[in-house]
Amino acid sequence: MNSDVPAVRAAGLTVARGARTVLKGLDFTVPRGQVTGLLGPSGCGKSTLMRAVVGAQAKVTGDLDVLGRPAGHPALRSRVGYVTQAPSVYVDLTVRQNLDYFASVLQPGTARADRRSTVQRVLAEVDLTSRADNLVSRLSGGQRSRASLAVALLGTPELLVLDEPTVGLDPVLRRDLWNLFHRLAADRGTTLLVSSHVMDEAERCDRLLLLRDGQLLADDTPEALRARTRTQTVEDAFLHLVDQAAHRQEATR
Ligand SMILES: Nc1ncnc2c1ncn2[C@@H]1O[C@H](COP(=O)(O)OP(=O)(O)OP(=O)(O)O)[C@@H](O)[C@H]1O
Repeated sequence: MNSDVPAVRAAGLTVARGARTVLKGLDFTVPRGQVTGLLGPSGCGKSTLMRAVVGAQAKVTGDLDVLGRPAGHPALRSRVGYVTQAPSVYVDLTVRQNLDYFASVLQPGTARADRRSTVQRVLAEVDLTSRADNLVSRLSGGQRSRASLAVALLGTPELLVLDEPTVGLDPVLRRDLWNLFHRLAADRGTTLLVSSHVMDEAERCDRLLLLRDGQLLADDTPEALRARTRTQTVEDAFLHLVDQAAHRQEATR
C-alpha cells in the first residue's frame, strides 16, 4: 500500500443520470486517515458521488482513482466499505447473527472461531457488545446505524464511505457516531468519507467537500474555509460561497 497516494483522487469527474448531468467536472482529493465530510443540500449529488467512488455508478467520465486504482477495480472490493442510506441489516436477526451471517458471506471458508473473534472485534468497535444478542428490530436508530457500520467494518476496509449515517438521529447519538468515526481514523488509520446535508456536522470533519448542484464550492478544512470567507460557521461560509458563485454567474451573463 502506497500511503502517499490519496484515498480518492478525482479529476474532471462527471456523472450523468438519465438525461441530467448530476456531477459536473469535479476535481478533488480525499486524504488518507482523516474524516472528510461531503456536505451539501438534498439532491446536490452526494449519493451519486459516493456511488461513483465505490464503483456502483454508471455513466462516470473523467478520472476517479480510489486507493491508487480506478474506482470499481475488483482489487478494491475488500479495501472499501460502503454503508448506504437504507439499513443494510436484517431486522429479524440479532446484531450478532447479522454479523456472523455477513462475515460468512464476505469471507467464506473462514474458520468458525476466527469468524467469532472478528464479530467480537467489530461489536466492540461500534460499541454494541452489550446489545449483540438483541434483535435489530428492538434497537434504536443510532444502534441500527452502528449495526450497519459494523457490517462494513468486518473486512477492515481502508476507506469507509458512509452515506448520511446520522440522518434522523438525535444530537447525542450524532455526536457519539462522529466520535466513533474519529476513533476509527485515529486507531486504525481508516479514511472516512461521510455525507450529510446538516451543515453543523461540517464542524466535526477534518476536511470538507462542499457540493451544490453538482459542483464543488470548496475542498478545504473547516478552519481554512471560515478564515477564507471571514465567517464564524461553516454554514455561513457555505452561504457566502453560494452568493459568490451566483455573483460570478451574473457577471458572466
Ligand atoms: N436514478 C436516477 N435517475 C435520474 N436522476 C436521478 C436518479 N437518482 C438520482 N437522480 C437525480 O440526481 C441528483 C442527485 O441525486 P443524489 O441522490 O446524488 O443527491 P444527494 O445529494 O445524495 O441527495 P440526498 O441528500 O437527498 O440524498 C438529484 O437531482 C436526483 O433527482
